[in-house]
Amino acid sequence: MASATAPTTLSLLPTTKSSSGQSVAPSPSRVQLSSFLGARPLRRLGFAAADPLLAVQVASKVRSVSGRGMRGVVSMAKKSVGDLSAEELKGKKGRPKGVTPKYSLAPLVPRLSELIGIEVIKAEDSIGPEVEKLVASLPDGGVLLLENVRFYKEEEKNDPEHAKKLAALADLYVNDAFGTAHRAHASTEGVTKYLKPSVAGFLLQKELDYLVGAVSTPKRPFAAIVGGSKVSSKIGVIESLLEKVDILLLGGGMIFTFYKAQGLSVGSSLVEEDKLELATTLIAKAKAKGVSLLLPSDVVIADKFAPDANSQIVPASAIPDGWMGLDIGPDSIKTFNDALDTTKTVIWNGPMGVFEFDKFAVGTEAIAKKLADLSGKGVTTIIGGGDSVAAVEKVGVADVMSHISTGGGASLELLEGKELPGVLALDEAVPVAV
Ligand SMILES: Nc1ncnc2c1ncn2[C@@H]1O[C@H](COP(=O)(O)OP(=O)(O)O)[C@@H](O)[C@H]1O
Ligand SMILES: O=C(OP(=O)(O)O)[C@H](O)COP(=O)(O)O
Repeated sequence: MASATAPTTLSLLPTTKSSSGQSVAPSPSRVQLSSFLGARPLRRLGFAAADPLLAVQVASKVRSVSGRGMRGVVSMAKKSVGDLSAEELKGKKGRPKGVTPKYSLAPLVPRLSELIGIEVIKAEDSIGPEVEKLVASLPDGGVLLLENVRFYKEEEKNDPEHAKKLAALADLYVNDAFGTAHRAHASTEGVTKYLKPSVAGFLLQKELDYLVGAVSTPKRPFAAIVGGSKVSSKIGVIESLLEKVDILLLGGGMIFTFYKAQGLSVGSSLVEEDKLELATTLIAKAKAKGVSLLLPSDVVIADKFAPDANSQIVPASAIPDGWMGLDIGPDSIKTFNDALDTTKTVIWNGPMGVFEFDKFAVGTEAIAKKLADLSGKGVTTIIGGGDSVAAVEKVGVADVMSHISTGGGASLELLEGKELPGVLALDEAVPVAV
């Protein structure tokens, strides 16, 4: 049900510059939105998943689905990434079971109105007669934010009848919800069957430019920094990145599984006993591929898992019994920094230590600062979602990075080489090997 005035064909986006001005390899898996926007008056119509979803009316109506919190909304409305802090977004996403007031999107309205400069109207529901009335009376340039679509169980089930009801509210579909693009839900995948055209928004496009484009054809040397708690949750990413990177730096809780696999004592550090063999295989794979795999040479250890634990710095080979490694040490930071100095592209996923405790945040913060420094020197810096984003925001250097992903799970799946159903469902989207 595309409007009569909307273009009937879509062109692949010939992006060579990101919105931050840096050159990135274009990702071929999304279509151009700007061809719809042109100079026509916009009416914006939104519905929401766990995050607010914004729909844009063009001539008749375009629906935009915004990603994690309002970055996407602002990206959509102003064609640039907004700066709403993680703090302001807290609690806005969720996995509600039925109508759950604490997951209502109502609290977003004042800030959303301020950010896009339009008084946003909020619907009490995401489908139904009341919403239809509001849609019908929405003026050009108006914005209607629908209630959290996850209040309906049919959303996550990708129920076709439910998707039809959502689709009936608009004529075109713009998905800018990268954070939920790995979910085949009614508002991400289902609606695309009933709304033509269905295209990628600016935020989604930028995510793909970096997480697919810049990673598949990187400026070299290309380094990946992978941290976080467990190797088990990052196996896919590490294996996939080993095919592409020149340097792989490992930190976080996962390193102790690697140490133990190499015969070192790790005290009471986090270890996944069933992944020791895997760690050995990954080390061998890196060697076979000529990837320089660096494990921290020293660690900060603690006598308990607590912010006020006693701590000391020891070589990775000298962790005493009863102590646990909670951060990378100063020698490791130096070695990592030296390696990063040689790079042209860096992707980072997962903290170097328990950065939630100030005492053990030094390694993670040092990496954040280093990447900020490199960004200023023209290195392409990509921060995968999740805790690494929180760390970068904590240090206050988020603005200078080339790209900060708005999706934790979605960015991991993309980096693992998986196809995202929310992207594949879009017109002219084609599978892209990462
Ligand atoms: N040495 C460590 N021991 C235990 N937990 C760690 C260690 N280093 C990092 N972590 C924890 O890992 C968590 C993040 O892991 P993960 O969820 O895998 O990363 P991300 O969210 O970036 O994908 C953080 O809560 C952090 O405290
Ligand atoms: O915030 C989100 O993802 P993230 O926590 O992986 O960044 C999305 O809303 C996806 O949430 P879901 O994992 O409940 O589908």
